[in-house]
Amino acid sequence: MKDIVHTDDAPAAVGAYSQATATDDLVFTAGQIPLTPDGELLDDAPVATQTEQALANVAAVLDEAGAGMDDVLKVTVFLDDIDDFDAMNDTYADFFDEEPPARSAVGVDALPKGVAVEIEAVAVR
Ligand SMILES: C=C(N)C(=O)O
Repeated sequence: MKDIVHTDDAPAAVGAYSQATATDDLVFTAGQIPLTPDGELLDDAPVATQTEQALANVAAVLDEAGAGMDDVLKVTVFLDDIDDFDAMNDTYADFFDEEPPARSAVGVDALPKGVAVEIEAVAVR
C-alpha cells in the first residue's frame, strides 16, 4: 500500500511530486527546499537559515505521516556549494543531537529555485 502524505504545515510541491509517500512502516519525504509553508522562498537567506527551513519542512511532513525526527533512518543533503558544508552541518546538528541518522551530503551543480540546500529523509513510523 502506498500512502500520499500532504500537510499545509509544509510548502506545497514545486513540481510533479508529493511531499512524502509512505508504506505502513516507512516514510520517504521529497527533497525539501527552503520554502516556507506560505510559499516564501528563502533563496537569499544564509545557509543556516535555509537548512533550518528545509529541516522544519521535513519535520512537518514526517509529523503528518505519524513520524518524528527521532524516527529518521537516513538523510540526504544536497548542497549547491559544498563549501557550505560546515554552515549546514552546524544547523543540522541542532535537529539531530542524539543518535543522528545515517546521512549523505553531496555537492551538486544546481538546485531547484536557485536554493542552496535541499534535504530529504527516510523514516520509520
Ligand atoms: C524540490 C523537489 N523535491 C523537486 O523538485 O523534486
